[in-house]
Amino acid sequence: MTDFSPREIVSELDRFIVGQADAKRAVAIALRNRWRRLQLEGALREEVLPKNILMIGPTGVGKTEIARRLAKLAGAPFLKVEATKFTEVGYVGRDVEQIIRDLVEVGIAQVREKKRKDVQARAQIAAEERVLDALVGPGSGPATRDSFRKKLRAGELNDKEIEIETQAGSGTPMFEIPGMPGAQIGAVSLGDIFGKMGGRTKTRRLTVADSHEILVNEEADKLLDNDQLVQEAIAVVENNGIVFLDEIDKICVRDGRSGGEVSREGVQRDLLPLIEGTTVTTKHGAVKTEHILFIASGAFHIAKPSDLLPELQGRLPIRVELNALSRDDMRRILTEPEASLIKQYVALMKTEGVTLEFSDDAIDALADVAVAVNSTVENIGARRLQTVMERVLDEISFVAPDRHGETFRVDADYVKTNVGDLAKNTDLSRFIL
Ligand SMILES: Nc1ncnc2c1ncn2[C@@H]1O[C@H](COP(=O)(O)OP(=O)(O)OP(=O)(O)O)[C@@H](O)[C@H]1O
Repeated sequence: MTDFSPREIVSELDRFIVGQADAKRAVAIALRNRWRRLQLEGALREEVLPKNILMIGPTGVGKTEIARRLAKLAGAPFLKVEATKFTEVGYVGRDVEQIIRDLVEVGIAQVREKKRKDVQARAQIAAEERVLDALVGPGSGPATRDSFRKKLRAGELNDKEIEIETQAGSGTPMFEIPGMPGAQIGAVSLGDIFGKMGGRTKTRRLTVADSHEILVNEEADKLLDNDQLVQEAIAVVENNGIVFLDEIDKICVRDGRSGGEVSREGVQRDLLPLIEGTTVTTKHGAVKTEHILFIASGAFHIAKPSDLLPELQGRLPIRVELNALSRDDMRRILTEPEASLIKQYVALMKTEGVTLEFSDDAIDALADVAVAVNSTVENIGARRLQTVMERVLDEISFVAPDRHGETFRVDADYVKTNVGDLAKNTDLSRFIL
């Protein structure tokens, strides 16, 4: 949990996302409210529920990105789900609870990752011993081991192949009994029992270098208390978890529903308890959902937020609108964010020893093409920049390995030559851009 103030949270988000000030502000307050709640004592703490957020805006303008970055900033378990997934044929009522089960898995992976770091030093030593066992045998004398250890640490044995026994992984089959979500619990705990009775291992041939991470992780896991880790993860999910529910507008009730599809209103009704607060059974234990933050999102081109079930509307009290992206936004998105597309391409080409430069008018031209294609073909927001960039840099990308040491300067003419005509031809750009 971060103790950043809303202002600091917004400025962190500014590093990655252009514009959308209202949405950033809303999520920043929501995050700070969680911190505030955790400062409270006793009963009052339980009473304070999160103010869930409804983000309204066209596709590709940063809705998911804001939520994802927020979660990262907060170190919170994060899950994105499309609400429409639950209208598919074959969907069984309580399947929405799978959202929470998946979120718990994310939480566990996150806590495990963090805890592995705490025991890293001890795990490194244990892993080293296992590599030495594989190299010179478990019974080898200390002098031999020491001399190999020196070489190992110096990286001289990196390419040497060794055979190691590793855990076969969590390949326990999961059975979901239709109509009885949670029924997979039985099958899984059997797997856990077998796991504890020695576990399945498999022998693998790997280079010393490739084995390193696997062995360190395995040794770290041995040092961790799994039950405690799971309890901690569940607490983190309950207090910090963030669920991003995309396409919520598509489960608004409209006429002319096709056969076989699960009623949209039904899905809203199923989602309601999760958002209002319920207890979901997972194979790791019960998880309370009332303090999980839900960020719902949709374009609401046809349906309106008022078409949602009133109870659901009430549970999404904070409404923020995200704006469609202007040409200037596109320009800024190309250059300003910390890992902007331009920075990514420049870095990628550098790995080939090629210097890639963009003139200012090239950035203008790229933004122009993106806006033009978005308006003629389909508005996919900032995602359009990716297809345009890929097309413009296609040739350079292809020849880069043969052009070590050279500099490529992309200017407006280069952009126009590579995508100009394409962008004017709606039929063609529908397929290519
Ligand atoms: N305002 C922005 N600033 C920087 N990058 C952006 C912005 N808007 C979109 N992007 C980039 O465009 C891509 C798509 O954005 P995002 O996933 O946030 O779309 P979205 O608004 O959630 O749309 P959808 O509802 O279709 O998922 C991401 O790679 C994101 O980084």
